[in-house]
Amino acid sequence: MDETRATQTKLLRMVPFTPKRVSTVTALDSRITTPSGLPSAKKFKSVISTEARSRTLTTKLKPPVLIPSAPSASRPRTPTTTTIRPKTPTTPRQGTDSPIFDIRSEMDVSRVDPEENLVDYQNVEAGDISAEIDEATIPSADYGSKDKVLVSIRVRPTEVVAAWDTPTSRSPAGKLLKLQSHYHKNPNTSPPEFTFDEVLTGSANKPVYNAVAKSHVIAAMEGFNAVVFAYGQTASGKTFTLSGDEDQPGIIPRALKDVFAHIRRTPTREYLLRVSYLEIYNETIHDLLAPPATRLSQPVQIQGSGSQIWLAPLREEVVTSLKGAHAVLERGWAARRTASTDWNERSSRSHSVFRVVIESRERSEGSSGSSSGRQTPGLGARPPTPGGARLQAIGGRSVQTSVLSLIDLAGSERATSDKDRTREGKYINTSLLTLGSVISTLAENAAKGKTDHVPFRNSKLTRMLQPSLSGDARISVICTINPDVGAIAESTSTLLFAQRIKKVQLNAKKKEVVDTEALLERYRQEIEDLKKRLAEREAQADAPASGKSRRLSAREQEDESKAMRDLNARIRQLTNLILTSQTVDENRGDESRPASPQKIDFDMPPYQLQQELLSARREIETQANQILSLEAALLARPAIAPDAPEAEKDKMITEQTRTIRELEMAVRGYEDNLGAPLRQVREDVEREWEGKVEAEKRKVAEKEAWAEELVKQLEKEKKMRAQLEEERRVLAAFVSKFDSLTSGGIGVGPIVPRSSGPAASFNQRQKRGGSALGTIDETNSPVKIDMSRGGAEPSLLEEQMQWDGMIDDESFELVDKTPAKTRRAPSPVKDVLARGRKENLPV
Ligand SMILES: Nc1ncnc2c1ncn2[C@@H]1O[C@H](COP(=O)(O)OP(=O)(O)OP(=O)(O)O)[C@@H](O)[C@H]1O
Repeated sequence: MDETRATQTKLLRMVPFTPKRVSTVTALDSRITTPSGLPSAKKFKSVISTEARSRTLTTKLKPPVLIPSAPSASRPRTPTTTTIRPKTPTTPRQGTDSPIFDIRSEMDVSRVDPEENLVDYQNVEAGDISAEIDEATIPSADYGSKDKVLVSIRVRPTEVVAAWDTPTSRSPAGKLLKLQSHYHKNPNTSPPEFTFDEVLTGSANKPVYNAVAKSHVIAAMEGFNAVVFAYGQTASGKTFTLSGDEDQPGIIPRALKDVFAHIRRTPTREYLLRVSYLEIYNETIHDLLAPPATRLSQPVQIQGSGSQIWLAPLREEVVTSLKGAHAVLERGWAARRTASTDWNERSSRSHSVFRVVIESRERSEGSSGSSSGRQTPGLGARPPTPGGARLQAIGGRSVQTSVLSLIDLAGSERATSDKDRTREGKYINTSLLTLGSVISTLAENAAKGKTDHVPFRNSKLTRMLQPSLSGDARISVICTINPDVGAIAESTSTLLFAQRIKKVQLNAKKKEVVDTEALLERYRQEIEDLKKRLAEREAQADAPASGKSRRLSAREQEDESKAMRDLNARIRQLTNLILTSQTVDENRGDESRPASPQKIDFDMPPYQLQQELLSARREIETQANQILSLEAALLARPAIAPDAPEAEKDKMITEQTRTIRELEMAVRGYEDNLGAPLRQVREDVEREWEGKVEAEKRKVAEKEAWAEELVKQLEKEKKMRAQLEEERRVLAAFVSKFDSLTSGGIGVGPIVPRSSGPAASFNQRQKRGGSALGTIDETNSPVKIDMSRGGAEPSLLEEQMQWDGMIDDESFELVDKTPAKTRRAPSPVKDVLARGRKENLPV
């Protein structure tokens, strides 16, 4: 392999995707139909035992479950989530059978900076990791170091008479499996008899895990590649063995538990774990952890050749807790394709591969993993981190990288009436046949020292397994069989496969490499740098006190403390990603991680709030610039000449992929660290102010109503004033008329008002102040005006009319100088007026 390809290999394999918080099963592919949660009326054709049947009825549609914690009286068993496993689509899938893979057009979602996505290591429950590895259950035969495949048979329980003699319940584990003689058709030969490493019966998954997988999991933790796969006829118990159910967790959840338990009991090393989950469906590889849309549109490709193969694009999620690993497992499991077949209500229609990449390294003296004492959370300044989560050797401390692959193969099956199932069955059978012939050739080559061509490339499954089957890994195969009489042919075929694979020669070695691209060392170095910077800042902050430096302004102090908060946050972030026995222990049940996004404290003084906003804005600008420059770099990429050598193309593709990855990291950081928090802050602010605005609106409405009422009252008052003014005017006219009468204008002598008469009283009031009726004070509320008076007493206007009548009345008793003929008839008012004058009544 040339150098470029080697670099490409490294780059493509090393970068994981690390989710921020993986906790729930995401939306499933819309093209996958979800089965009903109720048990189907459809019956199995194969007969299963009462034990298996009851299990089938109670746990049929349940996903694989989290391995139960170590039993404890105080801790109730966590109920299983009821995620429903999707069925295989009934319509034929298009465009995935022979995908055209163009890496240039791909955004490899697996290439995202893990630091951006701390997972919930602190959610590890005590029970999850408290289980120590029980040394007694590790097989004494040291299978891990054997150069042969570990082959075990698991015989599913049955209700009917079994055709095979299996180890009895008194000695459940044995090595021999023999067809009962009366089922053997050829009288000239003795009934077939098979010997394997283990023959297991019953429904308990723990002994199966201990016997077939535990040693391989430990081998993987110690640096060996390890593969455990289940092979067998449909409905024989492969998925039950690998995944298990609520009562009987299978190999995968048990293996994950042992991985974390191993880390906990190995204080001398530090680890970085990444998991991926994929399926091979109809000869197309799908990333079960990718979002549904990309899962279908971007099938995973096998790249490289020989023992140097890698998969891309494939999400590898960094996990720092058992819980996080389980969440990823469940997510992938939910996306798997299953369907109801004639033999199995939830038959796996694909081969599924759950992989854990384990990187580990001796711990150095200083790498205690603890961050600075300051605990103030804050947004960390995150420089782009090219490359992915990968351990790196430093100072002679080499890094072990190993992969644990746990594979649930689809079951070989007979013809079925369903068209889609037939098509799937064809692909399944073809790939299993290829696996069979690959194993046969390998076994033969090993037995006879030959180097015959091995048809690895004939199926995706064998191509993917090529490095492992070529001796690169420790392999454990569990072949599951249905012991029913009706399944003798399939069981025999499975057992023959098992016999062949036993002969395959392995030569797995620990991989200790000095990997300059590894991330762990960058993390460590960055942590050291950050700590140094923090110490410098702290020293500077203390300096003014000693008088060596000028005193910082309030604004500078604010900036300074923010910078220190950021440094601390980054140190903690990086430290938490590296797993050690100490951190796994320390972080148990720790819920102290601040929730993102940051909550703004609105009670802060405005100046401080302004500072927060300014620094957030600065950060946004920095990230926006970063995105822009990466985009520019992407646009400015040189074109690849069509006739350029492959190596050159590969190199450019790798570079472009790296740029895209960095761009994605920046965008993701922008979104995760600024977009979402800022949105949250906006929501908080909006919520906070919504109430206040509502209260203000209510106040305004009340004031408006009050003002309206006031205007109405003023109008009324105005009218009253006009009316009173008119009355005053009339009265004045009357008085002047009266005066003119008394002054002889109508032929009588002058009328001199008495000092106490109405005219005198009017004059007095006039003199006192403007209106004869007194001043109407505008500050007086209109409501205070006594309106009742007007209705009860005659108005001044009415009075005037009376007065007019009276004055015009010729009977008015005056010193009459006019001729008698001009006099009018006597008026009744005369008396009143005379009396008024007499009594000096006010007008
Ligand atoms: N050892 C066992 N004890 C109890 N029940 C079992 C056992 N093996 C299998 N079963 C039950 O039999 C049914 C079929 O098993 P499973 O789905 O694991 O088969 P499979 O080999 O994975 O089938 P396929 O290849 O079609 O996916 C399930 O309901 C399972 O719970």
